[in-house]
Amino acid sequence: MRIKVCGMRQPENIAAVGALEPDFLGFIFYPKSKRQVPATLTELPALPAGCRTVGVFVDESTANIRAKVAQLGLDLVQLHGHETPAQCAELQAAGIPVIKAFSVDAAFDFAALLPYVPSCSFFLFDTKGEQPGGNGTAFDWNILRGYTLPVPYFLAGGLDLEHAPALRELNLPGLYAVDLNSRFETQPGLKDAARLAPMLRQLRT
Ligand SMILES: O=C(O)c1ccccc1NCC(=O)[C@H](O)[C@H](O)COP(=O)(O)O
Repeated sequence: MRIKVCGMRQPENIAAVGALEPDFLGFIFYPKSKRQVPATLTELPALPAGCRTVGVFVDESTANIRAKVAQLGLDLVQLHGHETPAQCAELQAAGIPVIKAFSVDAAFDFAALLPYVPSCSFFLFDTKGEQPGGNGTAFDWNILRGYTLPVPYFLAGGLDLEHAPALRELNLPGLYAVDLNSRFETQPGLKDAARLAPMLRQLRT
């Protein structure tokens, strides 16, 4: 199973988690997040070849997103706010693959995603909560059993070591990767490589 570790912000920690060879590492550029990348991080440490970098933005302008992608050499962007299909299309047209995130609850209507289908490489389904992301709680994955859209997605929201056996057994249509964040931290934005290692091992065997 492919794995994204999100909310990286400190160079030694980025290198330590990178050494575990996740498929994606996420960097949050949202001023209200405790995981916001500091302005002092002007370049990323070397990462394993297969590890793609994702910039996470919330209601940011296309110009600012493009500037950050160019500055840090990010591979994809994850849009975690109220971004429109037109903004996703603008970024994709600029050669930046888009992951559009959606907050999910029992009433979520997947038909609302149809306008995003042509302009997104991936979706990300996260738990609806007080914050746009990083709420640390899981949603009922069964809601994804009826997913029929052609866009592959990341599953996010409070994923923890205890979920590993169930995630391994998941056979959901469109599931592309899982996203790990606050449940693997010693403090916001500082990942615990010693807890991530067994999670990655369990998800990959
Ligand atoms: O994590 C944040 O602080 C955050 C804040 C604002 C927008 C997005 C954010 N995180 C993006 C992610 O992809 C998280 O990994 C995802 O929300 C799941 O987080 P968690 O519930 O803590 O596992």
